[in-house]
Amino acid sequence: MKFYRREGQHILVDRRVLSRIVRYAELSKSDAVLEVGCGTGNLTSYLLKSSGVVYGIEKDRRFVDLLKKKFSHEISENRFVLIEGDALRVEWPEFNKFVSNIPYNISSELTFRLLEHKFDLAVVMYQKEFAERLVAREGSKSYGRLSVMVKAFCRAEILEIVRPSAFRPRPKVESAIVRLYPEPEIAVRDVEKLDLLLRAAFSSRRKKFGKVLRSLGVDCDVEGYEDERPENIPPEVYARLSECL
Ligand SMILES: C[S@@+](CC[C@H](N)C(=O)[O-])C[C@H]1O[C@@H](n2cnc3c(N)ncnc32)[C@H](O)[C@@H]1O
Repeated sequence: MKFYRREGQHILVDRRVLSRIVRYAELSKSDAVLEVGCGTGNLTSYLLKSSGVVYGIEKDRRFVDLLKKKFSHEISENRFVLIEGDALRVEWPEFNKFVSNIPYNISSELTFRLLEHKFDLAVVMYQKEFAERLVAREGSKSYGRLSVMVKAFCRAEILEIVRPSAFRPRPKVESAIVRLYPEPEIAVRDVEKLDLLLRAAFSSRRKKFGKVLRSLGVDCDVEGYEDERPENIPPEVYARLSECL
């Protein structure tokens, strides 16, 4: 079968990594797992062994046909529910754990879609650089709008870096397994205002923070960060100052 890189079709074949993903997700038979991008079902097999029900969303018709054959027994028992379509468009079923080796080209949109839902735990394979942006704090070169926005919804940790040799075909980039807990790290009253502030700040990283705020008409105590660059402003300060917008 031909795999399309543009669809992020890199199949995880390293069994040790697959087992660890399941362990990180702390699965039990009472769990309902959502997996986006089931591909050839390698991860799906592991998820089915350890959870009560798996909901899979897959866009590629060829994989959907393959999955229907491979898991016909589990489908007949309603232990595997396969949804054919684009995970950014189809309605998501109710689940309490999200475990996926996702297509990297939709990482950001998919993560924010996930964060709109109620869940207990998520274990997600991302491109390494994206994972670093998710967990970054002020002062780090990976710190940006995504790092702060995500903290308004959850706490993220990188569990391990995964080499290209764990996949077929091999991606050109390294990957990282990230665990997300739905526990906000910063208190935000209005996420849209925070987003507005972050877009203004990180569209001009060389600008001093005081100037960014004045350009938005914010008249607030900037807590001594007037002359700092946006990448040095802590997430908590962005959250507080977004209330002045
Ligand atoms: C990185 S592969 C993961 C395959 C498999 N889960 C594994 O771990 O080996 C990504 C999968 O997502 C599918 N995919 C790509 N874009 C998608 C989308 N928008 N919605 C649902 N599935 C998508 C691809 O067809 C591919 O099967």
